[in-house]
Amino acid sequence: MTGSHRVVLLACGSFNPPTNMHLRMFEIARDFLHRTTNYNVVAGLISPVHDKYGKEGLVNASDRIQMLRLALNSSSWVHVSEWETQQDEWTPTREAVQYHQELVDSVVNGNVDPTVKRQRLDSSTSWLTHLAGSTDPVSVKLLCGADLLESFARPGLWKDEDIEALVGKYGIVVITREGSNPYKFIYESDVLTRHQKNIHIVTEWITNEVSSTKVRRALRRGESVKYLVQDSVIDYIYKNALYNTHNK
Ligand SMILES: Nc1ncnc2c1ncn2[C@@H]1O[C@H](COP(=O)(O)OP(=O)(O)OP(=O)(O)O)[C@@H](O)[C@H]1O
Ligand SMILES: O=C(O)c1ccc[n+]([C@@H]2O[C@H](COP(=O)([O-])O)[C@@H](O)[C@H]2O)c1
Repeated sequence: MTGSHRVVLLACGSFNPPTNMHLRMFEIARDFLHRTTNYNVVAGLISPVHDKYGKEGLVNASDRIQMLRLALNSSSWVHVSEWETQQDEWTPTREAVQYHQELVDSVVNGNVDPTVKRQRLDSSTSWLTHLAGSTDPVSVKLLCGADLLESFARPGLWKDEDIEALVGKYGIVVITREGSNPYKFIYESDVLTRHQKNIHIVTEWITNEVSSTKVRRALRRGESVKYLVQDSVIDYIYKNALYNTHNK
């Protein structure tokens, strides 16, 4: 692709458990960006949140990572990033995006300070080696559903300067969700309107309201989640008695 700009899509969330929609988000976003922009999406990354995020019912990061690995077996270009889970504390999303941008920069441009580079290249990061073949810049952009974008307005949840950096410096790709209206949401926010060019709204016409909450509920009740979640993930959940499945 000539004149294209390389992009890595990074999705942050609980993935508790990973659903098929989490995987599909990446496909929809990549298709859309290839059709409507000169972005060449070269990799996708899923960054599960730290255990200390403390959300009710959050299973251990090690289990969420295992489930993501199994789910991503069917993807040739989306990978798990364990970095957030390896920190001592929960990491704000802006810092997670910044870390991955610096990681990519260290490989593409070799211009990051040596300590940072050493820490970063320790983890198994096969997807990075693909990027090293060229010095064309790579931007890391946050990939999320419209509910995450709309959570920017929840009082006290996000720092203003982090929102500014996420939309101003990095950019966001937002997948619409039933009941959300990201266009209206952007219109109502001065900062989002100012950086509108950096916010790509991807309309998912084939609406699919699977969520991890609904999957956990179904599992708890002994109901089938087949075709909502990868079979290998379902097997893992039952084998490890996650989400109260041991009662079944
Ligand atoms: N059905 C969906 N459509 C669009 N985006 C989605 C969908 N499900 C999840 N996402 C997005 O995936 C990312 C990670 O999501 P998260 O782990 O919070 O999943 P979730 O299914 O919303 O979880 P929970 O129900 O536990 O809150 C978020 O950006 C979220 O908006
Ligand atoms: O950076 C922040 O200030 C911030 C505030 C709230 C949530 N987040 C991130 O948003 C994601 C939300 O995931 P979830 O499962 O609660 O929908 C998760 O990755 C959090 O780390 C981030």
